[in-house]
Amino acid sequence: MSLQVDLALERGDFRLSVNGALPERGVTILFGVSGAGKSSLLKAIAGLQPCRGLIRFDDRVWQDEHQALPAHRRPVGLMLQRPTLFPHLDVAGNLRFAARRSGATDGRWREVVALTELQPLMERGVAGLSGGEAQRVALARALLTEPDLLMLDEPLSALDAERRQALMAVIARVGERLPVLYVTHQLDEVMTLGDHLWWLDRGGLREQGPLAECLAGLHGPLAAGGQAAVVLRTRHRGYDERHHLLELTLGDAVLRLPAAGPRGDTPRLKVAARDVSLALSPVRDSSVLNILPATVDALRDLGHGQCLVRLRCAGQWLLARVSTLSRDRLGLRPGVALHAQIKAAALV
Ligand SMILES: Nc1ncnc2c1ncn2[C@@H]1O[C@H](COP(=O)(O)OP(=O)(O)OP(=O)(O)O)[C@@H](O)[C@H]1O
Repeated sequence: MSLQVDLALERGDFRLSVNGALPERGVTILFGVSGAGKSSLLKAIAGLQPCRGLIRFDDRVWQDEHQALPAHRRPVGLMLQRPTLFPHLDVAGNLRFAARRSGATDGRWREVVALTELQPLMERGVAGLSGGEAQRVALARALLTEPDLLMLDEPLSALDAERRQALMAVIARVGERLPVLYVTHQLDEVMTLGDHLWWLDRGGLREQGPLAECLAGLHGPLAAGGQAAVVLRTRHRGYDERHHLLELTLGDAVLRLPAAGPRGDTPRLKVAARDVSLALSPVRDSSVLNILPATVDALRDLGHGQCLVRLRCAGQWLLARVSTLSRDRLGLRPGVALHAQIKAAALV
């Protein structure tokens, strides 16, 4: 474990009480509805919001009942939702401030500026920056502090799609070295970046654990919001040039999805429960390309004639949303063996 917290605070009528631990590395998605307490939690960990209780990182105590390290002595790279940059300094000045504090090398400086594509903006005053530009400066500043823990509050919300993709890759790489606590409401960021999940609900940590496990729960955070989906870890198999289909394997089964060209990585696939249909026997005369043998693990009635089915499939979890009529017709119950069907286009 890296960060361990057992803290509590009040802000007006709101009460936050969190007991959690972050793995040594990887991106932990801090998920929760607006007002759940995400920003308050990040500020408390960073030392910007007074709180009670224990905060420790590895064997260093940042706060206990006797003492609290001031914010500037905690090795945290923090990017808040509305980043505050120094208004009297230009972009370079803002970055230099962070680099000096951490003693970042010239090499690191060049690397971060290149990753965040800030070179053309270096001489600009920060007052005139767009929301997305200011976010990139704040992200660069957080990276330049050479932190032991990186905490980002919706860091990409103002960026265009292309930059979001590029910076997600940057953040994922940072997560290979250190723990990243990452607030987002965006499903694609959850799925692309998340290794672990902290689900904050009304000031308390309702769930914490590996992302794939947490999402596959019938009462998981996305299921609660009607957007149930899982992440599958697949292996690259090949590329069908003729049909422009990427081929991946999941256990013995082959998954196919439209792709412009071959990719050599082992992609994570987001599969929404609404894109999965079920059949008791493998359908051979259907346009559906992806048919996976699976076993029903558990079911949840969602009301309004809808039902969420949790399936075990090649050692991983899959969710399917079907009507209660289909559930009854197929006789779905735990232990039933069936075939899960996923349209290739739904996997893009
Ligand atoms: N200075 C304050 N005084 C009183 N209440 C506050 C103060 N700051 C925050 N709160 C309340 O604390 C609760 C948690 O706020 P917080 O900003 O941590 O939530 P959040 O999960 O980050 O929300 P969002 O996703 O909208 O940013 C909210 O109910 C908010 O109104």
